Amino acid sequence: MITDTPREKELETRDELFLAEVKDKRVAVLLSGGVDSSVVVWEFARLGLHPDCFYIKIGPEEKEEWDCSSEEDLEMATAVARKYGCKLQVIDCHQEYWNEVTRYTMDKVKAGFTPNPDVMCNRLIKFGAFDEKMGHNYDLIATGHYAQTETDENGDKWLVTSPDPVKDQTDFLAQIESWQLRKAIFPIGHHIKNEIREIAEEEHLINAKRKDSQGICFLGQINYNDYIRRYLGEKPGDVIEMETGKRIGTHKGLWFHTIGQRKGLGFGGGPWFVIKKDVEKNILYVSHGYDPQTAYKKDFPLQDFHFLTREVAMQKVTFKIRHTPEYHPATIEKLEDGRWMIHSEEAIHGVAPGQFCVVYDENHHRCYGSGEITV
Ligand SMILES: Nc1ncnc2c1ncn2[C@@H]1O[C@H](COP(=O)(O)OP(=O)(O)OP(=O)(O)O)[C@@H](O)[C@H]1O
Repeated sequence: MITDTPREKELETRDELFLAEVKDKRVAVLLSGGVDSSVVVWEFARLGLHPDCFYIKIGPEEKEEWDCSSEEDLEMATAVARKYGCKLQVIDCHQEYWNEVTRYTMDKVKAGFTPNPDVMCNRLIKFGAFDEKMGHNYDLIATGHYAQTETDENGDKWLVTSPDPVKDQTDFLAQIESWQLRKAIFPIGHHIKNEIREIAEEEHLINAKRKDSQGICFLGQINYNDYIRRYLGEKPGDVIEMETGKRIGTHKGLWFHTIGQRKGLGFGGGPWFVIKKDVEKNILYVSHGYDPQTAYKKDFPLQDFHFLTREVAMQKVTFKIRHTPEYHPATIEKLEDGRWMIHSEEAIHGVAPGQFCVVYDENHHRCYGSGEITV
């Protein structure tokens, strides 16, 4: 007798839930040409569904060499949509990206903060500008993010982490509006990356062997420093050793550096860590050593905390300040001025103002939301 493995049973139950969620709904799939969103289309097609697919176009300002990877993406997306009998349309969000995400990024870096364009791209573009242009015609917007959702007994929808700790992307979704979360579905979020690759290979998807996209979404091959240099240029200033006040070199612009940074500083006699930026005086402060205490923090405040579903009385939580697999345990306290204070159990390296601190429940299951680290 053939019996299903627990994983197979789990996937069957998941299929039933998925079908119930999408049945009779108008679904738009955001298809990037990458393997994850291609498998999203397969998830629908194998259940006999053929949703409309959309490729969002966000090229650089002028036609130049930056553009080649997006042409390839569009070709792949076209081939995948065709394979599964879905329509594919290109939606141009170029202007919105450069107006909104780029403006946010440049404003933050100019003020000495460490922004996260990927986080804002989800809110402003994939679930924002796209919704205004096309998504409003649909009940649900499906993406290939590694994230899940669950609905509680009150009908509230929560963002839930994915079983693949390395790929989990709930942190990138931690600024989306609650109406955007209600519309979002993540059909591959219960899978680990290897399962997606296996499906893609079995299905002979054109992009099965393609490398994962890296760095800032939509910017393709552009290096982050080039992106910033293009808008803000260079602004050289002194680099000073925090402990001694000694000038040890010159930086090309504070915006090329982030607190906690070690690599790419280019001074001899290292290792050096970026500890502080003085934007007014244009000074970069660094510390020397393999693990300087100045590079760590346990307590730090968050401003403009954004709750994904609804406000929660948070106390014992876990959090992330970077896209890493670890969730740090902490307590969190609401301050009188409306900010929230993180008290981390362990000291955290490279806590930089401007970064989003993403907060989860104690078991890092539900993502509550995120706030911007402030000083
Ligand atoms: N240019 C695009 N057009 C349409 N949807 C996009 C585009 N870029 C990203 N997305 C959507 O956002 C999701 C997450 O994007 P991300 O940049 O993290 O890609 P990824 O993890 O490499 O996934 P994929 O393999 O699908 O590209 C994608 O799975 C896709 O649904």
